[in-house]
Amino acid sequence: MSRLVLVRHGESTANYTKTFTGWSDVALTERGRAAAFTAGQKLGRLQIQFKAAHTSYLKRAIESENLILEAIHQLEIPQYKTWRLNERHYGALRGQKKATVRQAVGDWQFQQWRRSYAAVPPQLDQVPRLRRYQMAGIREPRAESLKMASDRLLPYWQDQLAPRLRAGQDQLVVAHGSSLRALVKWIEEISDCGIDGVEVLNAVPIVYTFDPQLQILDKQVLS
Ligand SMILES: O=C(O)[C@@H](CO)OP(=O)(O)O
Repeated sequence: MSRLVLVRHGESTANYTKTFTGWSDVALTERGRAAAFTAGQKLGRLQIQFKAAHTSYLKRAIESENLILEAIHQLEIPQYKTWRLNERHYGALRGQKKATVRQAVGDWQFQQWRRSYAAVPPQLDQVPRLRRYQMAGIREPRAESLKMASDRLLPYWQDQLAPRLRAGQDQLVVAHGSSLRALVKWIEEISDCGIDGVEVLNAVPIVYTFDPQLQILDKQVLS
């Protein structure tokens, strides 16, 4: 038996201002920091001894992970960072206010870009060349659908998360709304259409218990 805990970062400054974010590296708000620590305290009641924690290259997730590990007194465990757990890339929508985009394109298109599996948001003309992605040997995408995000995330599940869970090692993943939707879709075998109704809330831990074949024995949402 093993447990996998998924947590979306606490409220970010872009969540607060209702701004499209994706790979923009925005900070947590004070409320977001407090919520991440509280998420850790809730997790603490389950007394899970994590063998490793995994997060993205984005500071809102990294900082949330640190706060959770601090709350459960497990800062000493290995912490792995990967671009594969980054948020789905919102392309040219990033930095734009959601209400402005919704007004410009209408409810249907707005919701397609946000929650459908296949819709690709408008692409960026140019992408910055950040050291973190150069070191990882990748180019930042110009935009991603949820499917594209899922395609780059699932190798991390196959190579890093699934083998550890099969070996009975409990794992913590702190990531983002849509990168976690992609993971939930895979784990729960949700259809391409069904995923548009799935939301992963800030700082609300989702706790899966698996058997050694990674069949789900239990799912708890610590809201
Ligand atoms: O902007 C984003 O990157 C995401 C997550 O905050 O927003 P949404 O929930 O609209 O997909």
